Amino acid sequence: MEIIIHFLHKIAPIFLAHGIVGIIAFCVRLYMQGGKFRKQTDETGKVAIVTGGNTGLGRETVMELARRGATVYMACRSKEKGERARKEIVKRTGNPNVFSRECDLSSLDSIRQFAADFKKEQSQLHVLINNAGVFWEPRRLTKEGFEMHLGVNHIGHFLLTNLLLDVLERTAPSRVVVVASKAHERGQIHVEDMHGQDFYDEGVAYCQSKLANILFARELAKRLEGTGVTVNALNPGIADTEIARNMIFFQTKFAQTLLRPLLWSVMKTPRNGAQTTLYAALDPDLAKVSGQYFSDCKLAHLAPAALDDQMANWLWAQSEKWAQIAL
Ligand SMILES: NC(=O)C1=CN([C@@H]2O[C@H](COP(=O)(O)OP(=O)(O)OC[C@H]3O[C@@H](n4cnc5c(N)ncnc54)[C@H](OP(=O)(O)O)[C@@H]3O)[C@@H](O)[C@H]2O)C=CC1
Ligand SMILES: CC1=C(/C=C/C(C)=C/C=C/C(C)=C/C=O)C(C)(C)CCC1
Repeated sequence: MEIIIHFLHKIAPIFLAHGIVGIIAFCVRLYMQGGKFRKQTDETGKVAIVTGGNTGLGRETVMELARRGATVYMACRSKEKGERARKEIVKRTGNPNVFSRECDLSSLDSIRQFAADFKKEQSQLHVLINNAGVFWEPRRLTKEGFEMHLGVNHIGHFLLTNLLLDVLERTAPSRVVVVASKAHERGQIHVEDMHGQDFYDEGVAYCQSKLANILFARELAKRLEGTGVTVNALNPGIADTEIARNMIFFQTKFAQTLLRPLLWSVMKTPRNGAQTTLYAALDPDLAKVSGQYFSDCKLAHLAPAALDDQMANWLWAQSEKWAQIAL
């Protein structure tokens, strides 16, 4: 008996310490999951497109839209990954109106093909969600020679949105949702070297592309005033998705087996990371709100660079040339 009591005395503090750490980690995690979009809406009859819908935040966004009855098109760069995710979403939501289509945002031809095929299948589009994104890419170029972050995150979505504007306007009230990031605060538009030819840094390129996302959203909102099409940008927060896949450090055993569980309490789940996207796409209170930026399901502050209207205008004109749009 004495041995047992002695043993309990030894291990009790260890259990207690672990318990306290566990409770703190759990509370931090609860707090870090951020704002939730809790309103129940019925999206039956609505048509939505989500780029990069096969994984991460995009997949969770498609899942929730499908649960609410919408017809959802997943615009994916990989046919196989898209189809696999689609089958899983249909199975889990019971909504058969989820479609996966090829759309490689690093190829203008692929984007044009996607938009043309979509318009042949659907005459309406209520929500376009520009979600797909690349992060921490080594210097690589898109098919047309654009730096990959700028090309996929901004130029690809710029072209896609412009190609779908006629159907969005016809469907109005409709919405464009741009998944940007708090990383825009560190961004700068490098007017003289947009494609990182003279100087390249993965973080600089990503932040520039996310700033471009917001300048684009604000400029488009201005151009669409009075049409019934709203445009808003958002920061999803840090979520545990595949976004960091290109970081060599991310792939190490140390990061995956030790750091990832340690960071468990401070990162959002993909489902919670998708909440602000769903809020911007679906909240009835935002029906007439346009040109804004949200984080954790509420209005958020933009960095001064994102409020530079002259730069937004310059970027728009430049993007028209890159995307070869004759307007
Ligand atoms: N997770 C986070 O902490 C944060 C994310 N964000 C933003 O959220 C968005 C979603 O990221 P997240 O879900 O985390 O990342 P994931 O890497 O998990 O998902 C990114 C998606 O984009 C797709 N994609 C990448 N390149 C292309 C392309 N050329 N054409 C079409 N689709 C492409 C990917 O396709 P595939 O699977 O085939 O590679 C994938 O479906 C991004 O815009 C990101 O910048 C912003 C702030 C923080
Ligand atoms: C899971 C994991 C990581 C994830 C990082 C993520 C998910 C970063 C995303 C940042 C973005 C995209 C910010 C701004 O837009 C680390 C820290 C690399 C290493 C340990 C394991």
